[in-house]
Amino acid sequence: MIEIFTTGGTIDKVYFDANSEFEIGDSLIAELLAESNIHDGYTLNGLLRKDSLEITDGDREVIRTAVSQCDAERILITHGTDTMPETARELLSVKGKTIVLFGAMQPARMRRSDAVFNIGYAWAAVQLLPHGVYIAMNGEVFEAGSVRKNLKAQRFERT
Ligand SMILES: NC(=O)C[C@H](N)C(=O)O
Repeated sequence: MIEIFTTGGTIDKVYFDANSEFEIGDSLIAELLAESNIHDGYTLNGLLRKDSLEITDGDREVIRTAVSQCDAERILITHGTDTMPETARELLSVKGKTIVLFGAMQPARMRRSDAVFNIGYAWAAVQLLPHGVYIAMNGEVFEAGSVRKNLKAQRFERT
């Protein structure tokens, strides 16, 4: 059983025309998995609905507690990309689990988004990787603690 925690980020953003802004909407993860005929084998748990630039130390503690207290050994976390490396590092204290964070550079609701690829990649990664904390983005697996987002290139890289 895979436990999926959602925390917000661009992957779940919705465009509100009335105020010309993006906000975090309902998570599309279950729908995206269903499109690939994945209907069970996971539980979905909405933890936060925040752009990751607004995630606080207290929020990271909420995520860490939820991850360490859940029964699952394999955990996926959707997260905004801007501070994904910080949350991944915070989770390094959780032992005995395979934890994979992922998100998207463009909202899943947009036609040209990396969301579908990224969820498929993360879904495979969380089942294949040994215990540890990882970021699965732009077709690569990065170990927590040695990864950063390159804002200009809009991709993750090793440090
Ligand atoms: N692509 C993203 O998710 C960026 C967004 N600002 C976030 O970190 O939540």
